[in-house]
Amino acid sequence: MIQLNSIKKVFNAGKPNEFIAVDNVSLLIETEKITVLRGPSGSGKTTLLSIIGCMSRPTSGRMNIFGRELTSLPERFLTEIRRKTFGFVFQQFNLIKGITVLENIMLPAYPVGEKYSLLRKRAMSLLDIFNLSGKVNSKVEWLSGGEAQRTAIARALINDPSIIIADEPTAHLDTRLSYEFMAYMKDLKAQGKTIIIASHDPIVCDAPVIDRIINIRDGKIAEQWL
Ligand SMILES: Nc1ncnc2c1ncn2[C@@H]1O[C@H](COP(=O)(O)OP(=O)(O)OP(=O)(O)O)[C@@H](O)[C@H]1O
Repeated sequence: MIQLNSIKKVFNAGKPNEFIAVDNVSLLIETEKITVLRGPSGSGKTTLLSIIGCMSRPTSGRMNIFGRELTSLPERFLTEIRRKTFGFVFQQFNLIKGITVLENIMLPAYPVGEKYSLLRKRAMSLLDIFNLSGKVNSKVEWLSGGEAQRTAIARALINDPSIIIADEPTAHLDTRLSYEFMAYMKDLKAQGKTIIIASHDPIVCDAPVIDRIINIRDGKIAEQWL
């Protein structure tokens, strides 16, 4: 269970351009389900995702993941938790140009300090699952949209995270690839992953595999349903 209690994120606090991006959000997100944060541009989805994924700290409020209170932990613990617990898929996929598909996939695992041969083996099996074996040594700039998408998902899985966070993952995908993305999410849910997606794409929001949609507006939860 991911539990958010009165989470608030204020940018430029105390300045004339002070802005409340997340306003007093309290939420329970169930594990092994797919939850979608839906809201218009600027509603605070990315900010909330980055707090849940321990990439940024809330200005106030508390967050508890798998029974562990995280908001008060020092940065070095948060970094560790972020690496082991979360896999991230970004809107632009954020693949690193100039290095290969294999190197991109292994990248998030380097700080964990695992033996290179074991890591490479795991990366190769992910490449196999995502039908990218033929692209191991290709530079990512030469990948098609679908290959880049699958590389981004494989990279998110390299540390075997229990929670996958995807921020507008279909924003740059055509209809076919967007449905394909949701099919991958369905498989990952079946494997017991918890998936949180920020999106306003109907292909994501109307997918039968979605367990819950949380509507966000002006940094607040507008309504939610199962
Ligand atoms: N570092 C920052 N400093 C100041 N304001 C910020 C900062 N980051 C985000 N914001 C503001 O907070 C609001 C919420 O941004 P956020 O990126 O969370 O929205 P979003 O719902 O994800 O939007 P989109 O769908 O366009 O990605 C926006 O108005 C944004 O300009």
